[in-house]
Amino acid sequence: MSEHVSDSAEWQVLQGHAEKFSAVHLRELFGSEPGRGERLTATVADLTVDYSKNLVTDEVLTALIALGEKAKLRERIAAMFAGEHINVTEDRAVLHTALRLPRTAKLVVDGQDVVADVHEVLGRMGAFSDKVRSGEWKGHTGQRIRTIVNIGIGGSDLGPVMAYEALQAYKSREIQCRFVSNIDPTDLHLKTHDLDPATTLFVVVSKTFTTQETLTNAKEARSWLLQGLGGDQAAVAKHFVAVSTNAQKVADFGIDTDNMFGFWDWVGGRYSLPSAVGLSVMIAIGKEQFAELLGGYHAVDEHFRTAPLESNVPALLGLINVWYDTFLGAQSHAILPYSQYLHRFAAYLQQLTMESNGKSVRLDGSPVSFQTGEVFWGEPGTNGQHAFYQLIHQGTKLIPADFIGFAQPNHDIGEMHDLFMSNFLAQTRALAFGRTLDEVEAEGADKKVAPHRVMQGNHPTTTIVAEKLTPAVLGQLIALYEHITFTQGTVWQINSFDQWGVELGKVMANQLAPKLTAPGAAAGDDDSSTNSLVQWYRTARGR
Ligand SMILES: O=P(O)(O)OC[C@H]1O[C@H](O)[C@H](O)[C@@H](O)[C@@H]1O
Repeated sequence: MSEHVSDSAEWQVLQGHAEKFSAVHLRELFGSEPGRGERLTATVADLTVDYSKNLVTDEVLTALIALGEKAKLRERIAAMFAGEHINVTEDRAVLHTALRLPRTAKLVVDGQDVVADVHEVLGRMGAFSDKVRSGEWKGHTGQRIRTIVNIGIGGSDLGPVMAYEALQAYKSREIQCRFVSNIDPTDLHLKTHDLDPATTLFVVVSKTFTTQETLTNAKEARSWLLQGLGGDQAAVAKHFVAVSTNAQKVADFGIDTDNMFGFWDWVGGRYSLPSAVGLSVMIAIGKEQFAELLGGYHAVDEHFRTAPLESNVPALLGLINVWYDTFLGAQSHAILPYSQYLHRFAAYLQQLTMESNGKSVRLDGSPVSFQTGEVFWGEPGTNGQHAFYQLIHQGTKLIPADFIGFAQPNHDIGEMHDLFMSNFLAQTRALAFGRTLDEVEAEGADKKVAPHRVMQGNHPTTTIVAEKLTPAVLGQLIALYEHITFTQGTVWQINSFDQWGVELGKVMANQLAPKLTAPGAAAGDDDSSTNSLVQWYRTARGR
C-alpha cells in the first residue's frame, strides 16, 4: 500500500481535535443544542441508534468522515461485497454478506455462482432441520431426537450459542441445544452426563475440521454414544452430522459426507453464524425464522453497502470508535445489553472484534504507529450496575459503552420490564451528565463526603434500541457490529480477516502434550518457567 492513512492531513486534523477535546463536556454539547438527541439519532432497518451521547462535535464527525474517505472506506466496502480477495494474507474473498443474499440476487466470484451455492446448502439444512424438528429423523433405536449437542469452538461455537440463547422465545419446545467447546473434559461431561444417547444428535462444527478441541471432543462424544448404544458403529450415521469446509477430513473422522453441510473458505469463522455453522440454531428455531435472521443481516448489509458515509450507521459508529481508541486513547469498549437473552452477546463480540482488529501490522506489512482494536467486555444490565459500573461512572478510564435494549419483553412479565428499562435509560443519562459538586452540596451532603459523591459525567454511550428482539433484529445487530469492525480495520489499514496470532499457542500445545504424558519424558528443553510448570504437573499426576 503506497500511502498510510496515519500520515495524512485528515489524521492530523483529528489529532488536533483530540488535543483540545478535554475541555468539551456532554453537558455543554446538549446545553448548547436542545435538539442534539434527535439530530444524532439514526435508524437502520428496525434499529434506532442514538449516538448523541458520544464525545463528538460536528467538527469531529466531519473530520472522521473525511478520514473514512481518505481510507477509501467506500471503495473497500464495494471490494468486500464484490468478492475481491481483500483477505490478502490468505488470498481469499471475504463474503459473509453473500450468506444472506436473497435467492434472486446475482453474485459470481472466482467463476462460481455464490448465491446458488449458498441456497443449495440452505435448502439441505432446511430439509434436515425439518426432519429433526418433526421427529421424522430417528436415532439408532428408532426414537426421535430431543437434544442437539453442538461441538465446536471459536466461531464454530460462539455464534450458535449466542443466537440460541438470544432466540429462546422462538425455539421449539421439543428440542434443546447444548454447546460443547472447551477441551477441558469437564465441558463435555457437564453437557452429556444427563443425556440419553438414543435421543441425542451431535453437530460437529469446524471450518477446518482440524481443530484439536473439536476433534477431541467429537471422538469422546462418539465413544460415549457407542458405549450407550451397545457399540454398533452404524449408530454414528444417525447421531453425528458435520459442518465444515473440509469434506476429506470429515470423511476421515468417520462421518458420512451425506451428513455434512458445507461452507466456503470465504467465510471467516467469526462471521460464520449465517452459514451452515448456524445449523443447530436453525433446528431450534426452524428454517423460516432462520431465514428471518438472514433477512435482518441483509437489511443492514444493504444499508452499509449503499448509504453515504454521513448517514451510514455502521460506518459512523466505527469511525467514532476509531476516534476513541486511536485519538483519545480508550482501551476498551463495554457492551451492555439490557436483555437477559443477549447474555452471550459480549462474548460473541469479543471474538468478532478482537480477533478481527487485534493486529499490529498494516496490510502492507509495516508496523502500525497507533493503537488498534479494543478490549470488548460486558454483562447484561442490570447485573453490571451492581458490579463494575462504579468504575465507568467514577473511575479514571475512558470506556465507551453500548447500551442495547428493547421495548417489548418477549414474555408477559411486562411491569417488571418497565422498571428494567427505566434503569437502562437512567444509566446513559447519569453517565453523560453526572452530578456536579454544586448539585451534591445543594442536596445537603456533608462537605467531606461531597467530592466523593460528585459524578464527573461525560462518559460516552451509544444507545441501540428496537421494538423487540426478533430473529431479524438479532441479524441486524450482528451485521451492525460486523460492519463497525470492518470500518475500524479499514481506517487502520489492517487485515480484519486473518488470525495468525492464535497459531503459535496451538503449535506449542502440540509440542508440550507428550511431555505431560509420556512416561519418563524429559521436561528440560523449554524456558525455566515452563520446565518447572511441566515438572509440577507431572509430579501432581504421578508421572
Ligand atoms: O471452525 P474451526 O476450523 O474449528 O476453527 C475454530 C476457531 O479456531 C481458530 O483458532 C480461530 O482462531 C477461530 O477463528 C476459529 O473460529
